[in-house]
Amino acid sequence: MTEPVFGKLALIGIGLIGSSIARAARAYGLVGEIAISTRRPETLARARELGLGDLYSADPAEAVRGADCVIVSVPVGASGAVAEAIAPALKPGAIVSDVGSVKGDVVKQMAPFIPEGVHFVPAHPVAGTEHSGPDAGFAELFRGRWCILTPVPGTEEAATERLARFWAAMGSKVETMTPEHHDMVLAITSHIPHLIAYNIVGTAADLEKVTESEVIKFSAGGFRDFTRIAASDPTMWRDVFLHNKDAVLEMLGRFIEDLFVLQRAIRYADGDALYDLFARTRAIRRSIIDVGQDTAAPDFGRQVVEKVTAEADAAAP
Ligand SMILES: NC(=O)C1=CN([C@@H]2O[C@H](COP(=O)(O)OP(=O)(O)OC[C@H]3O[C@@H](n4cnc5c(N)ncnc54)[C@H](O)[C@@H]3O)[C@@H](O)[C@H]2O)C=CC1
Ligand SMILES: O=C(O)C(=O)Cc1ccc(O)cc1
Repeated sequence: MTEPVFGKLALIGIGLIGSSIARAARAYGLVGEIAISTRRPETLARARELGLGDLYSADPAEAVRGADCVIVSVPVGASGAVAEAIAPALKPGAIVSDVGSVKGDVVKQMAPFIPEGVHFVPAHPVAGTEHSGPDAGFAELFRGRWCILTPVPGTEEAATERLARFWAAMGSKVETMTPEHHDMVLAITSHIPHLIAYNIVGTAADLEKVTESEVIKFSAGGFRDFTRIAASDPTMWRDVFLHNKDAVLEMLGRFIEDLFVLQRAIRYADGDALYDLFARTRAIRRSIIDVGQDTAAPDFGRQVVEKVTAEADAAAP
């Protein structure tokens, strides 16, 4: 057991991530009490059945009253509305955070509603599964995974440090960066991979003949891995693409250019080009495994973003 980091923790949204926080905070003794609010009465009732908190309310403002830390764990498109609803009830000195997969747009949505004297420290645990809802969470979800904090300029360091301590106590490795940088790194390492998975499964499903039996029959191959990712929550991922539009379109442009290069190599039987790429990507996978996947994946993303930024700078007049 670690020392409690917060007296009262309020969780708004109690799906995969919110319920994992509730379970971890409880299991590791990180908070005095947990208040839970979520939009749908059935979900709130299920959270109560699972014993995820101490207080339950359909009204998010009631849940956050007196809380030392509030963590908003809803689809990113709903962040602004939640911030507006809880703002009048926030305790001076409280920390308000979130877990959204997008940071720039979430800051834009939430920051205008955060009252003076309340600390806003956005966060993104880079940990999850394709499952959703309060039953899907588990206390160990964040162990050994990155949690990225993107404090806005002027945030008191003590507030960021306190939230970092909370995530570290749940087993996360914590790093701080700007929201813009976060969105570029995650566009290539998480958002585009999900888009590719949704697309390939969609394409295969459209080939009607194949769908009837062969997709299922032969899906032991790489396609099966894509179907896991493509089973991820549709609302959550719709919101990710709508709210990280610029970074995703930038990285998608790069991806499509590189795909055309591969198409050409196949058409003209350029085996060397194919072999060189495949050898390079195999080395990347092996370095990720050697270092430990969670350490290397953001580093790889960072290298890509640095390359893109340097190229854009060089091309600028
Ligand atoms: N699923 C994943 O693997 C990961 C998700 N995230 C982020 O975490 C956030 C939550 O995702 P999950 O927990 O996976 O989703 P989920 O679908 O399991 O849970 C979402 C929760 O938000 C509630 N909700 C939806 N709209 C609401 C509103 N307007 N007001 C109050 N509650 C509302 C739902 O009832 C549900 O309790 C998202 O922003 C997502 O980008 C971050 C890391 C990983
Ligand atoms: O299930 C998977 O493979 C994931 O990639 C989980 C995930 C989804 C969204 C995030 O913002 C972070 C992690």
